[in-house]
Amino acid sequence: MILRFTKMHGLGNDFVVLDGIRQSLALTSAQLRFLADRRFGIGCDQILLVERPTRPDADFRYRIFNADGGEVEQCGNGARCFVRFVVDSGLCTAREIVVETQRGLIRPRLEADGNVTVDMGIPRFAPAEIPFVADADTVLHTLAVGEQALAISVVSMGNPHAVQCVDSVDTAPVEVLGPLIEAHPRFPLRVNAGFMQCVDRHSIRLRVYERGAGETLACGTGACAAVVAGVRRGLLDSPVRVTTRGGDLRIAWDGPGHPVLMSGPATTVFTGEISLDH
Ligand SMILES: N[C@H](CCC[C@H](N)C(=O)O)C(=O)O
Repeated sequence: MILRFTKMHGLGNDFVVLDGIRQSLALTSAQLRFLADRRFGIGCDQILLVERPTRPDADFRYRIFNADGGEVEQCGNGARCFVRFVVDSGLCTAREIVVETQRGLIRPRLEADGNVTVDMGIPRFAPAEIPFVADADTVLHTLAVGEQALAISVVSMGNPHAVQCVDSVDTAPVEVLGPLIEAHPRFPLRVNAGFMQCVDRHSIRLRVYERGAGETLACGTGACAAVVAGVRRGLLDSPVRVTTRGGDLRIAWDGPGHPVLMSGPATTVFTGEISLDH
């Protein structure tokens, strides 16, 4: 089977984008891992699948698979690439679309300057909605990791995030703590681990060790979760510039019950074909 794909990225968080409308796709987890493999396949952090919607109030269905082959609920940088892909590939002419994800609808809009703004939906905090093992929703939770007691905030942007404040993202032990937090038993579906350095009330630096992908150059839902956590902790005021290793995102949030708005770039790198007959 020959598979057509488009390689894209959002601030260096890179994707293999597959048109599941004009080619019928039923990829196994092993095939997904092959596509994501940076030596034996194409290489990416996530695979994004464009499909027809299953609900009448959506224009498209958006499925996301981590490099480890697992399907997940949401991907912010991918959402920006999604709308650029469907517009550039002629799948739609509208520049603002409604997209069905595993956890509700998101609304990406392709701006005139080429940036993309996405209504990422309303963040959730109840432990059962993360999911996270805890008695109640509190702004901070204590997470025992090895000999350390980490102060974390938990946020769901559809996908789970554990965010902690650090003095410097440059010296934060992301490589050591990231995998331990990702696989912590209090997160039944694992978790994305965010390390946030507050620069001032309107800007942070952020690194994210992503569930199922490892540290990425940027994480869109991680940026949303970090800003929401910082606002809840009284450390940040919306809007916030989030500086990742891949570049800057603008995140705005008006508080509980309101959606998170994310703005940033979406880049197409190349298109190609690959054989799955191995
Ligand atoms: N690793 C994430 C999915 C991709 C999120 C990230 N790439 C983004 O831009 O939001 C998870 O397992 O929930």
